[in-house]
Amino acid sequence: MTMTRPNDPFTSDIARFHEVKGAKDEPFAELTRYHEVRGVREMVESFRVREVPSYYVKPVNERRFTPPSAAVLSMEQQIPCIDLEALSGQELLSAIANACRDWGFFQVLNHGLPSQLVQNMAKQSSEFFAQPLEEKMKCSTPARVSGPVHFGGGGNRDWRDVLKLNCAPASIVAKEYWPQRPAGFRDTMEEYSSQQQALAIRLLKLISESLGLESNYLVAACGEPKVVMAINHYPPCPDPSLTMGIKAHSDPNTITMLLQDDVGGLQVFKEDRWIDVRPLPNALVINVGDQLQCRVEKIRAITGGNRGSSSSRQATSRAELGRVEQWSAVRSSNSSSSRACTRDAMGCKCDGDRVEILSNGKYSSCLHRVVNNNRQARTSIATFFSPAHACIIGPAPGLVDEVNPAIYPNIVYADYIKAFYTQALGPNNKNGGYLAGIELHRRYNCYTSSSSISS
Ligand SMILES: O=C(O)CCC(=O)C(=O)O
Ligand SMILES: [Fe+2]
Repeated sequence: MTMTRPNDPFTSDIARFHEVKGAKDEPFAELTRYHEVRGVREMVESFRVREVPSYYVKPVNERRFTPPSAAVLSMEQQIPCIDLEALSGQELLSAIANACRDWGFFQVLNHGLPSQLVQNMAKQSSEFFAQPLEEKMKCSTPARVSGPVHFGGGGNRDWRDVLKLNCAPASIVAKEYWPQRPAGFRDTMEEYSSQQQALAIRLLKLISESLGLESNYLVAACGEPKVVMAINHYPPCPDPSLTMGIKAHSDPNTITMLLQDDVGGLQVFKEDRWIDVRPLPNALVINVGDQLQCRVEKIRAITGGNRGSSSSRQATSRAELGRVEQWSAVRSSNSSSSRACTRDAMGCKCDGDRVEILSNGKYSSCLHRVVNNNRQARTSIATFFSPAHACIIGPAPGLVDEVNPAIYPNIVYADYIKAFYTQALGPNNKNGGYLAGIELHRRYNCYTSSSSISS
């Protein structure tokens, strides 16, 4: 097991905790608790951290500059930017269709959110994280991560703090725990969240139409949606080459809307390149969520199964074959080393196979990550719009015919999310780890990726 280095700021804390609890075999257990409860910013400030504690050092293949996960950084390419006022009718639908199909990511301008509201939201969000720990911890609820409000360090030992708030449906919202400071923040968040929900619905209608579906199709398919807001805060990091703000992932939900400040750090993966999503004034970043990425068809095509037979679906790459072989290894082995290997291959390196199931493979979600910097803190506000957990998600019947058979099975969204998060805990997770993913495979014959976000 990895040990803390002697100069880790946590070493004395750890020694003390061990004396008290005799937990000598779990050097990271208390660090995990510290990270979850207090977060990165508190650690950096109270221990005057000048180098990255080993707890936050990413495995080499997940670091920013390590191929293949680093691949080539592209300075020239940019995700599409769509002006919702300048375009209309078929022109707007085509722009949305191209962006969702080719990128899974785009920025929108003239999205209709009042600029004063957006500015207040951005300003008060960074002010929230600059407050003393006691103030931030008022937003902790007993159930922490699964609760309606959560403040703490981000998952996966990422160099990130987060304030997560359930925003809908009303039954999972606890406004009494929403921050009261800075002054006015609670009201701002309430207004911002309802404006974001309206925008999500507007975008889902446009996306439905761009698929040739009835305007309300995707909204109705999500049932009573679950909406979660995650305010991410990335403190400056002494050595960003060793850490990640958020490790590579794709979002598991339907659609995500992100407000980022002008610092930068978000990158999307396309054709073997990590591309910076450059902050644009007054823009929101939109990304298509996984909505499920069941690869049953490709697995069957590769392994000789016969359901679905379009030649394009059978044209699988060597890389995909490798992943399926690794997946088979997961199913046939309980050793943690083979699980770790599989997680890396499926969770961090694969591109081009993240497909939203409702669109029956027409639109793709996209791997993205956030890199840290050593100059200034970055704050971003993500709104995740998800189907109701009880929803059964499957390819839209309007997109399925003899030429385009359904390429994904129907699945209960709650099952997907459960597997998604238990997988995200990693190979050392004692509460199930990849077993949940295997269970999903057994029940639905599909697999999922791992990730790090709250939704
Ligand atoms: O902070 C960002 O730019 C992205 C955050 C993100 O990907 C997430 O919360 O899922
Ligand atoms: Fe994300």
